[in-house]
Amino acid sequence: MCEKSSVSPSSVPVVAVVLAAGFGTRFDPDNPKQLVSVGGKEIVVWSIEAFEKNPRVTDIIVVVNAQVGDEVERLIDANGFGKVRAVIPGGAERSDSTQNALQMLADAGIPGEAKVLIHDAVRPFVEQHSINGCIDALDEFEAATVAVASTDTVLLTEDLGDRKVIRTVPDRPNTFRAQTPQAFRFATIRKAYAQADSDPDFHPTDDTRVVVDYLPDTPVAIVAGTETNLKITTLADIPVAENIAETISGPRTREEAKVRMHAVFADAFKQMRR
Ligand SMILES: Nc1ccn([C@@H]2O[C@H](COP(=O)(O)OP(=O)(O)OP(=O)(O)O)[C@@H](O)[C@H]2O)c(=O)n1
Ligand SMILES: C[C@](O)(CO)[C@H](O)COP(=O)(O)O
Repeated sequence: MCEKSSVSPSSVPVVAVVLAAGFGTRFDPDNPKQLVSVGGKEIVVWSIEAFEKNPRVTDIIVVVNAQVGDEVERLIDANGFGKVRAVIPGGAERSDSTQNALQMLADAGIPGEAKVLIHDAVRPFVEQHSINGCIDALDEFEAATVAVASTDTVLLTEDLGDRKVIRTVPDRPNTFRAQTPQAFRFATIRKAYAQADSDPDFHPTDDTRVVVDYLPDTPVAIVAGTETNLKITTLADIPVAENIAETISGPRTREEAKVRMHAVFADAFKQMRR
């Protein structure tokens, strides 16, 4: 764990928080997607590995739930991920898991200028240029997020009775889909969450919204993401992920990939028949 230190910019801690405490309700609650293998490697291993192999990342915190915690710890040991300083329990919502990690970092005394990168464990194919883009962006901004420009026109809606109706249509060049990592100076994200805690009805689906809503004068920079930085959300994402993994790792036997995919789907159908 990072020691309390007087840091110069070059030695400021760069801490990756890998969020793996979700319950996969849109996937298969009985087959945690964090532990599913694509390209022969568990999804959570892909994600932790991306930060382990980045020389600028100094520490990693992994956030888990009771269902996956033991296996994640085994995988961390088996893969020799030496930068992982702690595996801690998450919370009911994604933002609770983030806050558990932030509290742990505060208890460990990391400096306010530390760079914290918060990443979905189920985005296994995050690229090094996105991680480095976040680290660099924090030299100029207090917050930044990986995102991809929308190729569709985005519609912002509101409720009219039981229907959604369009409220505004933003100009296409100003529309992006958020990805992760989402990066912050430690003091900034802590301050934003401290202010957000006053609203029990605030349920953000990412971390940048906490800064946007509660620190409106703090710009959040966009860092280039990629279409392959896929968030694995439903079973339908597995074949796509297998193809991406094959592109990255090189062709595995098509038969192997087919067998693996059938196993995932067979397990899911078995659960559905219960
Ligand atoms: N309480 C939570 C909820 C989500 N996450 C993590 O946040 C990332 C994005 O969440 P999502 O894809 O929604 O995962 P789940 O919450 O598991 O999925 P679902 O919403 O379908 O239950 C995942 O890596 C997930 O493990 C987390 O650490 N703690
Ligand atoms: C953080 C995120 O990946 C940005 O797109 C997304 O909001 C996570 O949403 P989820 O419902 O927790 O998967």
